[in-house]
Amino acid sequence: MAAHLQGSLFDQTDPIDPAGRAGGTDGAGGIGPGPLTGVRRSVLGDGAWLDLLPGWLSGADALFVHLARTVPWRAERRRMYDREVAVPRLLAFYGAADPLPHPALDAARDALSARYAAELGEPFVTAGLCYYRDGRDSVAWHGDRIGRGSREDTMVAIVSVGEPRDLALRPRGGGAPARRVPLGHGDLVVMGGSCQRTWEHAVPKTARGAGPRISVQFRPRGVR
Ligand SMILES: O=C(O)CCC(=O)C(=O)O
Ligand SMILES: [Fe+2]
Repeated sequence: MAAHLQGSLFDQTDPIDPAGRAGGTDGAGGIGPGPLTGVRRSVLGDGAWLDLLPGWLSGADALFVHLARTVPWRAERRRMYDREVAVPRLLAFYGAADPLPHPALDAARDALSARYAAELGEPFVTAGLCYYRDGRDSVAWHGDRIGRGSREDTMVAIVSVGEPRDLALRPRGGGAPARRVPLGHGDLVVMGGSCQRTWEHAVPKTARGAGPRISVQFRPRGVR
């Protein structure tokens, strides 16, 4: 599995201990979020914005391997017109009361909740996970509009591990070209302001031989 990740299985900064785990002093095996001080905001327009911090998580490749192996991934099917089709990615969902599959994700969620408390007014509580097995897996254009996303501003914070894939964004009403943000290897992106209402996002399929990627989406209660 994930043979192409072997070369970078552990980040340079993670010493490997004799038991074969990445070392570290944070109690999570050297896997975890760094400071959020380097976050940079891009204003998209129509009240939407995007915060980006490449390489926020250290040990991202080891976290990818852990999540790929231990998360109970579900293959879902959805009705599309008169047919049932396979959802082109694997999924897992952790509600507010569910233990997350790695302590680095608790640390990430808590750090994000602290950082965005004033602007968001509530914590991030759920974690949705997507596993894109290769370039044929994708998510179609959408906003996370269940819950508050269709009528109120909210935030969705995404941590991405594994190989980079583009997160594409376009205004819901058209009129501007789609933007693309490559995400992988521990990168953080936060979609905020009106982003779920006035913009759409997608992870497009790619013909380039893309390796596997896992994204973890942290959302406030009820937002999907
Ligand atoms: O994988 C990603 O980065 C995006 C996933 C997404 O948009 C969603 O699950 O709502
Ligand atoms: Fe989404």
